[in-house]
Amino acid sequence: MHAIEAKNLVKRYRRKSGLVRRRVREVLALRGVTFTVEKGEVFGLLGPNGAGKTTTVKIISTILLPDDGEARVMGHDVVTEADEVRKLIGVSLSVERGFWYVMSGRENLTYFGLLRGLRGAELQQRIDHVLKLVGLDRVADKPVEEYSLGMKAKLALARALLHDPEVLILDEPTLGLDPTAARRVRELLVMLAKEEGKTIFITTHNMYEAEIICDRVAIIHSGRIIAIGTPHELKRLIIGYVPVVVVGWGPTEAIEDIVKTTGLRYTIDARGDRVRLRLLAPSGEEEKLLARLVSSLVSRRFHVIEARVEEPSLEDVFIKLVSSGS
Ligand SMILES: Nc1ncnc2c1ncn2[C@@H]1O[C@H](COP(=O)(O)OP(=O)(O)OP(=O)(O)O)[C@@H](O)[C@H]1O
Repeated sequence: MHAIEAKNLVKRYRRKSGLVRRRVREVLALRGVTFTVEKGEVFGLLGPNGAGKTTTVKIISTILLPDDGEARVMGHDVVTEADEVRKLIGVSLSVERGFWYVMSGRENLTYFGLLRGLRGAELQQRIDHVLKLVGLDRVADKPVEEYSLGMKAKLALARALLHDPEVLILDEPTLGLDPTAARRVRELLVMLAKEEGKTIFITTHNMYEAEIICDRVAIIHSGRIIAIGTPHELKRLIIGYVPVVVVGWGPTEAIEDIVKTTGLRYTIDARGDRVRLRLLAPSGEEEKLLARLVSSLVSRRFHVIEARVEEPSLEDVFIKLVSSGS
């Protein structure tokens, strides 16, 4: 039996628009999503904004009904056996929402524990255990409004763990955290899987995160799973290619014009006034290509700040599978 099994999940949203003439537009958020997660595994659903990650999480957490397909947690159907599924899962959809800010971490956990049906000594024991597990025992009596985002992320994990669920389902568990807090949360997740035997399903748009903590990763794009495997297996999809990166500022069109002539796969991200190009060069040609790119870009008044050859990562798998170029 799989810990989680999703088969051909389809989900449509209806979106209303127009003030005078009301129109209803349909968004196909999931177009037949299929995957399995094994017991004790850290499994990552990786994809860009709007790919369908949260929708998938909500369906397997029994929060949202699928329009088609089916999903099971520990063999129980998320639609027809939702109560059973809820006993088996600990869910966190946001690292900071849903807490009572004037109450302490401990009081919040007491409140959520009571809602879960835990009582008395058993509840106190569970609270002490999860606070220690996530490393919040020393600040447990401080009001949550005094917690950093990293501490709230740990409290969200503690809340999800209260009833000792077999499966943890976490939507973007490190979103917005600084690198140190994010690292601490990632270490916690790996510890929960390896030492406590939990099955952990996370969504992330952070390729680095998926690569370092997940046993297996599914890449989702426009509501479809486009690749699935261990990070190592996925990286085999880009054997023969080496990523080169150019960062700078100047007209994005200049980069686009030049890069298109190479016929290679690439992505261009513009953040603030900085532009970052990542391009998959055939191995052996990366240095020559990088030198050629830099000189063409400089001649088009693009100011190059950094240019380097990098180690292949899951980002390159993503570029290979969904980006422009050939
Ligand atoms: N309640 C809703 N009503 C209408 N459309 C929605 C709703 N929720 C999500 N969508 C749309 O469904 C698609 C998938 O959204 P979803 O939130 O599952 O993606 P995501 O991968 O979690 O993205 P993000 O990282 O931005 O949260 C997107 O096009 C989104 O705009």
